[in-house]
Amino acid sequence: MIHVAHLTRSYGSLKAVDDISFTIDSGEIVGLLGHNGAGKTTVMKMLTGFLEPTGGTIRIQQMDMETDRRAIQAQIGYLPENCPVYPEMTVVGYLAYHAVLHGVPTKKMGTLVQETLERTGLIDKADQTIGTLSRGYRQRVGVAQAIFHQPRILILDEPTNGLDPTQIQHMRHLLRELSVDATLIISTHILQEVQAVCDRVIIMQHGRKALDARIEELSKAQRLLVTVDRMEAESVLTGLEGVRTVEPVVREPGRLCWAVVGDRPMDEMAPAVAAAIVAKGWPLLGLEPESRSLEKIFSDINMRSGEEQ
Ligand SMILES: Nc1ncnc2c1ncn2[C@@H]1O[C@H](COP(=O)(O)OP(=O)(O)OP(=O)(O)O)[C@@H](O)[C@H]1O
Repeated sequence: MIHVAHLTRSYGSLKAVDDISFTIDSGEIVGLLGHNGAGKTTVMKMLTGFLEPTGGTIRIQQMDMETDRRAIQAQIGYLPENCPVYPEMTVVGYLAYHAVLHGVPTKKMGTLVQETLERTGLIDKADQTIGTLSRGYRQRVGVAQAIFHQPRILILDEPTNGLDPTQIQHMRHLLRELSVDATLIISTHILQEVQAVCDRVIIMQHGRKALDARIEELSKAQRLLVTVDRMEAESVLTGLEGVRTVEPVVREPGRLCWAVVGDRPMDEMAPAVAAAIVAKGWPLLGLEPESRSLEKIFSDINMRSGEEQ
């Protein structure tokens, strides 16, 4: 379990991360999504104990980052952005080097390195010099160094950055496999990445948390779209029991449509909305639940702050 409360990090006068809180349960795959500069890498560096927060707390597996940094780091695998792998080393040599750095006992080293090469599909490349590998395979080496000490938590900064479509497919497959044994936090600015791999998304914007939701919840309907060509419809809809907000939305040019958000489920609200419109004698031209894609939600969040993807 990862528990982050009021996490803040400033660089001079810039608040790169601004009062962020979240909890991540074991086994979750969470996508940290945001534009360049949103604060994703800064959060990840703090979660891995490589960067001091300016404020707030991080608790991982019941331990506090401030007092138990080393013990926490032993449970975390980290793939930094543009993972620095040594080009002159062979794949197997690089992993053995990491094994030594992590204090893996010599008698366990061979088995662990072999297992890691198998899991990351690197067996055939074991004796190849890293500098001669394709970018996709180099990225796998980065993942291999992150997972070989069998961490319970994996933090991966832009794991598919710079990969071609086939390599991206391979990496996604690998990430899903890794999630069987570990909690995954994946930073990305690619929406499709989150949809393809994650079961939850945290959207960051200007250092703040703009959204935290499960992917399956996002695809469920959240608003009821009511097409009625009457300005007065807004106050009628607002007056209905259980309705929280009513706002105009543009769907078809020249048609008035209202997005209704209520406290009750859509299938309970829809008949009341229809009855109210019909009682007024107005033509009800449309009544449907709206399901917003992650792409639409992301663009709505950015529109609200005057930013576009
Ligand atoms: N060492 C630093 N010194 C000063 N400012 C920094 C430093 N590191 C990051 N920043 C700034 O903090 C903000 C957040 O940066 P961060 O790298 O966390 O964003 P990000 O969401 O990971 O972006 P990207 O997707 O481009 O990697 C940016 O405005 C960045 O310029």
